[in-house]
Amino acid sequence: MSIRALELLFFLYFASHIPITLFIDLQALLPEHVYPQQLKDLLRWYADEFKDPMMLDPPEWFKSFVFCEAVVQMPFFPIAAYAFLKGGCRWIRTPAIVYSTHVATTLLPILSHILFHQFPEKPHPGPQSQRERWLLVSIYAPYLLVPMLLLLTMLLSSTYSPRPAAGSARAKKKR
Ligand SMILES: CC(C)CCC[C@@H](C)[C@H]1CC[C@H]2[C@@H]3CC=C4C[C@@H](O)CC[C@]4(C)[C@H]3CC[C@]12C
Repeated sequence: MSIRALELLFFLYFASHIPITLFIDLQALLPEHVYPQQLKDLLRWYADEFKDPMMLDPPEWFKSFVFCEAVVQMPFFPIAAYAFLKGGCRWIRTPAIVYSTHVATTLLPILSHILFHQFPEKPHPGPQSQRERWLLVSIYAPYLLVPMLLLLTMLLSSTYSPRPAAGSARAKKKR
């Protein structure tokens, strides 16, 4: 894949993450009266359709991740969307490495919970069959895969490799 195609993928990922976080994810954290009925219905539809009880009665550890999403990740989304749409912005490298490492880590407990937890049938049914577990995994998986791809791109691509400092031996050799 060309670097421009990757940048556009990252742009789409971050741009779409903004409304998803504001309108859906934060419902797991904020009091009900903050949200209009249509958005509450949308979350209910999603949670019923894909058997995601974590969003309707979130365990404390899940809430702590949504909290990170709101205060740590959310401010980064518009900045990253801008940088990747523009393309070739080296200054996004370090924040992107911090972001991708953090998010990939939060996805491990979430995915293993989806795959291995014995979900009760009430009050909100979770995935029971193997098929339902993998369906829910497929919704969360992009939030592991895209950050991993982002991390590898930042570490390996020459477009994003840091330039040696001006006075350094490496810089002098290059001249
Ligand atoms: C069908 C439409 C309307 C709703 C789709 C909602 C999906 C995209 C939402 C529901 C729950 C959300 C997840 C909730 C918690 C986290 C942990 C955080 O560290 C990274 C984002 C991540 C992984 C969210 C990604 C988006 C998510 C999977």
